[in-house]
Amino acid sequence: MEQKINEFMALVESKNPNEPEFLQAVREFAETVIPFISERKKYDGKNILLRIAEPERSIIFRVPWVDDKGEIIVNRGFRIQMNSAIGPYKGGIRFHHTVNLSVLKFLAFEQVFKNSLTTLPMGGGKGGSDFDPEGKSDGEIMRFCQSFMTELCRHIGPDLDVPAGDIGVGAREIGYLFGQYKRIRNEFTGVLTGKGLAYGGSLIRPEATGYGVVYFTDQMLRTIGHDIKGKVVAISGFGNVAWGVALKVNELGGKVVTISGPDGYIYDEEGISGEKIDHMLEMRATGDNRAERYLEKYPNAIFHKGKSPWEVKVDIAIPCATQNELNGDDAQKLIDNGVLCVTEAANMPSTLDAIKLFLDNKVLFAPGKAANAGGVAASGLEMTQNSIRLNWTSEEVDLRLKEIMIGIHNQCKKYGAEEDGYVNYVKGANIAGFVKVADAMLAQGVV
Ligand SMILES: NC(=O)C1=CN([C@@H]2O[C@H](COP(=O)(O)OP(=O)(O)OC[C@H]3O[C@@H](n4cnc5c(N)ncnc54)[C@H](OP(=O)(O)O)[C@@H]3O)[C@@H](O)[C@H]2O)C=CC1
Ligand SMILES: N=C(CCC(=O)O)C(=O)O
Repeated sequence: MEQKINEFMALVESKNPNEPEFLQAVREFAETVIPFISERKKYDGKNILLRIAEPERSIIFRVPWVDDKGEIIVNRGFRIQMNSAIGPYKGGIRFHHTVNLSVLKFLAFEQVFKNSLTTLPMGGGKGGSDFDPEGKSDGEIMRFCQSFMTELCRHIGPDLDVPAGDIGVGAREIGYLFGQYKRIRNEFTGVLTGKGLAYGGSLIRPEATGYGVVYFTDQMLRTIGHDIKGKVVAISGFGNVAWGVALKVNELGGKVVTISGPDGYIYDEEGISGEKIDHMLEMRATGDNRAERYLEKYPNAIFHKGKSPWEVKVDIAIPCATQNELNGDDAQKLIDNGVLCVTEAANMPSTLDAIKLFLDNKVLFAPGKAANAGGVAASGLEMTQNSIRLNWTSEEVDLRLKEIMIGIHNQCKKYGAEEDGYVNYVKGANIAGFVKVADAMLAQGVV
């Protein structure tokens, strides 16, 4: 079996050189799904995984715009339309200087199976740009979004490809993107999700990713007789996802004690509420993303310069920032400190070494494609509301979101339960996400 996996990865690597993030995501998936495929005639010998690992379409385009000084800037835009077997492409847009083809292909690949797990009719895609919103004025953000959408609008639509937010793309950016789309295409549709409530957005969508992460974490803890109440939680970043996680952890009686930025992490023994993260988001909006500034308003906290929050003794660790932010050394520190549960809120925040350590030590470990699916699930619910031209209450959306997360958890248990009772959620999520996509691809022929 290892030979089969290595042969497959050698072929994918030969077709996608110098794309480490994409190859990492494919390897993590192949190591669990190739054994599953090999045992089932229905899937074996059909090159389904080879087809899935090849985007249906990769669109790369120029994004020229003018900054406040009148200088012409050129960025690169992307939209990876990975797989539409079970629905229109669906996935976020990321604006960050670290964005490149490899990063967006890994995100689009993960999105295929994440969206499948939600059971909603959504294929997988992802897009973005190497544009860095940090420190840009509102006018510069708007002009960039308008130029980006001037090209992207040729390739998306409510029944074709429905983008949303991700790193660097929040409500403001979605508004500017939507306005330009509507102006050029002269149609008002649910072509984007994460829209404002005034023009077709859904209640709970801003909080949904973080809420869903905590719902999934609570479900995992219940399998070992625990719950969130009284637990101490370390999180990273302080963006939209971290904010939603902090809100729900505090609501369910847990205590968040860390956030982090590019300069280091904050430890706050008194606990970090959603409101405290709100304050940090306001500061970040001014272009200052230093976590240390937390001390200006909350001086009893401690700032650890250049360190990561994974050195803190906690019950639960929830990486909320970005890919590969939690490595093998971080994982070992968490394990040595007795961590009960690690839930990926970010996309692929753990390295393969870290994942192996968590699984080998029987730590409850939830991969992002399962645990952070609440964001895209709420996007799917926004699309439903747009289709029926009705708005649900926040209670109705939250209830549907929680039901979806419990359903994902149950699917992971079905395919990931091991003889000793431990649940390998990586295996469970990958196989559960694969089955629906593979069945649809088989039915639709070699396309
Ligand atoms: N938004 C959504 O609906 C969903 C998002 N996700 C994932 O969650 C994670 C966070 O997204 P979101 O909260 O929306 O994004 P935000 O832009 O709101 O916040 C991102 C946070 O991560 C930090 N960060 C980003 N890139 C890096 C980096 N390269 N190194 C260190 N820190 C970094 C940011 O700090 P800085 O100021 O330095 O950039 C910020 O604190 C991402 O992995 C995203 O893909 C998953 C599911 C849904
Ligand atoms: N950025 C997102 C949300 C995508 C969406 O809501 O379409 C993700 O699932 O990674």
